Amino acid sequence: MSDLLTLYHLQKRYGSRAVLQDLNFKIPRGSIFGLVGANGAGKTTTMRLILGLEKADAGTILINGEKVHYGQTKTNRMTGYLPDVPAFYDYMTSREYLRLCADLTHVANATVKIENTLALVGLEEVHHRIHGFSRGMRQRLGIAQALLNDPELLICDEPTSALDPAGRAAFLNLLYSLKGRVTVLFSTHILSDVERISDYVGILHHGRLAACDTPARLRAIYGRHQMALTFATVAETRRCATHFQAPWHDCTVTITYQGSYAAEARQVFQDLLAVKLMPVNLRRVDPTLDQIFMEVTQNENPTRVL
Ligand SMILES: Nc1ncnc2c1ncn2[C@@H]1O[C@H](COP(=O)(O)OP(=O)(O)OP(=O)(O)O)[C@@H](O)[C@H]1O
Repeated sequence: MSDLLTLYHLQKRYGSRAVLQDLNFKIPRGSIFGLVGANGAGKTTTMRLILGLEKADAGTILINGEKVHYGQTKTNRMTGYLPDVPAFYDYMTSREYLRLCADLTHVANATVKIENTLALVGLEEVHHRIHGFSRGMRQRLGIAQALLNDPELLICDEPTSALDPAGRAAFLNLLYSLKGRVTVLFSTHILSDVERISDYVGILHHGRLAACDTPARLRAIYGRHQMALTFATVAETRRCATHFQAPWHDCTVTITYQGSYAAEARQVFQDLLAVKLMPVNLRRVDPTLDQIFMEVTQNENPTRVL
C-alpha cells in the first residue's frame, strides 16, 4: 500500500518555543491515523503545516507525492479539513451552506454531491437553519463540507472533544465508514476514540512522535502485562497484595508480569496455594492506550516510525 501523506524531519518553532523538533510519519493510503498528544503538544500546528497554513522551519510534507508549500493551495485540492470549532453561516440551512461552498470551490455535479454528502452524514432530513444545530450536527455538517470536493486526505482537528458519548460514538462511526475511501488524519486527546477506529496511532510528545504503530503493536511493545486477582474478602486481598508486593484496590490485586500469561498464571496459582489463598476470579488485563500513552510519554522510549 502506498503512502498518501509523508512528513520528513518537520520542525516548527514559535519564538523560543520549539513545538515540532523532528517530526516524521507517513500514512498509508485509505487508512485512519490517530494523532494523540497532550494539550499544546503541537497537533493543530502539524495539521496547519499539512494544509500549508503555517510555514515550517525545516522539513518536507508530501501529499500524494506532491510537496506542500506554505501559502499555496495547490495540494489543498486533495485535502478536506474539519477544524476543531467549525464556523458556518448560522442563518443558512445545511443545503444552502453546502451549495455556497460548492459554488465557491466549483464542485462539479453539485446538487447530486450535496445530497449524497448530506445522506452520508445523516443530515438529509434536517431542513432547519444551522443556528439550531447541536454540536454533533455541526461536526457532521463540517465533515460534509470537508468531503464535498472528494478529498483524498481528510484532516480532523479534535473532532470529538466537544461531543457527548453518544455523539462521539456516532461521529467515530461516520469517520470509520470512510475507511478505505478516504485517508483520515485526526487528532484527539481521547485515547479510547483512537483505539476504536484507528489503523495507526502516533503519540506526539516533545515535538516528535514518541511512538507510532498500529494499536495492536503499540500494545505488544509498550503495554505492561498485568493480571487481576479478585478475592472474596479484604483480608485475603491484603494478604495476597503483601505476598506479591502488588497494589490492590477494592478486593482486586493487580500483578505485573513479564513473559507468557499462561506460565505466569500457573506460577501465581502455585504461590497462592502454598499460602492457602484462592481468588474468586483471575483475569488477564489488556493494556489500554491510556496506559501506553503514560508509559511512552514518561519513559521517553525511542521513536519508532511506521
Ligand atoms: N501562532 C502561534 N504563536 C505562538 N505560539 C503558538 C501559535 N500557535 C500555537 N502556538 C503554541 O504552540 C504549541 C502547540 O500548539 P498546538 O495548538 O499545535 O497544540 P495542540 O496539540 O493542538 O494543543 P490542544 O490539544 O490544546 O489543541 C502551544 O504551546 C501553543 O501555545
